[in-house]
Amino acid sequence: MTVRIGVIGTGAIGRDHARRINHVLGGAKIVALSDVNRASAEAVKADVAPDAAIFETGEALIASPDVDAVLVTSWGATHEQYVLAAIAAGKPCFCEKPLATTADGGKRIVDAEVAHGKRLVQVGFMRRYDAGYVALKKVVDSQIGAPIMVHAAHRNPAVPEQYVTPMAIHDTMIHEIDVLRWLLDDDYVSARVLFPRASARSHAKLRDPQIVILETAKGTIIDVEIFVNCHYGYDIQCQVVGEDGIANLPDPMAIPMRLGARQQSEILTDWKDRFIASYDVELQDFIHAAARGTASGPSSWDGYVAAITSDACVSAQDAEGAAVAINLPARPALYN
Ligand SMILES: NC(=O)c1ccc[n+]([C@@H]2O[C@H](COP(=O)([O-])OP(=O)(O)OC[C@H]3O[C@@H](n4cnc5c(N)ncnc54)[C@H](O)[C@@H]3O)[C@@H](O)[C@H]2O)c1
Ligand SMILES: O[C@H]1[C@H](O)[C@@H](O)[C@H](O)[C@@H](O)[C@H]1O
Repeated sequence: MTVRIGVIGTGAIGRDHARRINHVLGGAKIVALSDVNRASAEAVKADVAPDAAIFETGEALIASPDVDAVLVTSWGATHEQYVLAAIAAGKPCFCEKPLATTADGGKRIVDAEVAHGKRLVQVGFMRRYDAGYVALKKVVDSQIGAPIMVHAAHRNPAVPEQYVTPMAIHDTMIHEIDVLRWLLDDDYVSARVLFPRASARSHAKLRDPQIVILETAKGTIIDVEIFVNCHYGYDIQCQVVGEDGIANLPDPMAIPMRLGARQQSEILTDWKDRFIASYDVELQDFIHAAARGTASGPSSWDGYVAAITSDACVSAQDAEGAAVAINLPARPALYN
């Protein structure tokens, strides 16, 4: 079966996912596109999806009988409405992070999917599919003993002018919020945020960098440095300290060079390149499940927990270092 996929939001990642579905992966085809900026959908049609129909609204695309499954890759604040419409139509839906920009929005999606009675949603937490994180998880699960601490860093070389302090949580650190919970098989109970001296590239609405300290139910303490104007490159670090040893996330492959009287190797600068292989794996997983009329991988529940945790972290940004509690509701059986 070829899964007929419609893409809502054809900007940077929507275009890239459409390309990989039509030109890299198997079992699916892009048949529909929609974007509030129609020119963007037209350009993606011209470049990577010549057979796709263009729809005026995301809702019309979801309702089309020619669309079997949906990719939601529009701006974060618009995800909830489209995911709810896809669930109402009973169609598998891949939603880029964040699933919803508020915990209430995440709950509405979980409630709708539970009422539907079958998983339909996969959230785009692609790091769970990254070979480095998968290998790290194997070691954490079996070799270094129970995790005690995690030291992580998420550094972007620069962010656009409209990027403001809370986005460091719900746009950027949301990846660590999900992947570290998965890596440790644990849940968070509190969050604290510490701000060092603001870097010179901060501005009135962006205080950068920041350190988020999460405590888990099993007592692991995690520190995540988020530095979105670090200037030197796109750099993701993760070190797990266990009872018996320490495990590090491997850096991406780079050729070590001796050049100009220096030892050096390249550091990536664009997030698109850092996890490029994992996007292929996550979407292939989505296609396989969609062909069976369902979804697997990171779930609405994971997206909802990430939204609850981000809300707590954003509150903690204004709490002058005090801990903000993270209280999770009971997990519905659908997600066990
Ligand atoms: N998993 C990842 O690593 C990753 C990476 C980048 C972006 N993202 C997420 O993907 C989403 C899109 O990010 P991007 O970088 O592609 O942004 P973008 O601005 O390049 O593209 C978003 C597109 O959505 C369109 N759009 C906005 N509102 C819409 C609506 N209501 N209906 C239809 N189209 C609409 C815009 O016109 C734009 O073309 C964001 O939620 C972002 O957080 C995830
Ligand atoms: O949308 C992007 C993307 O999710 C990247 O992985 C992250 O590093 C950026 O901070 C964020 O803006």
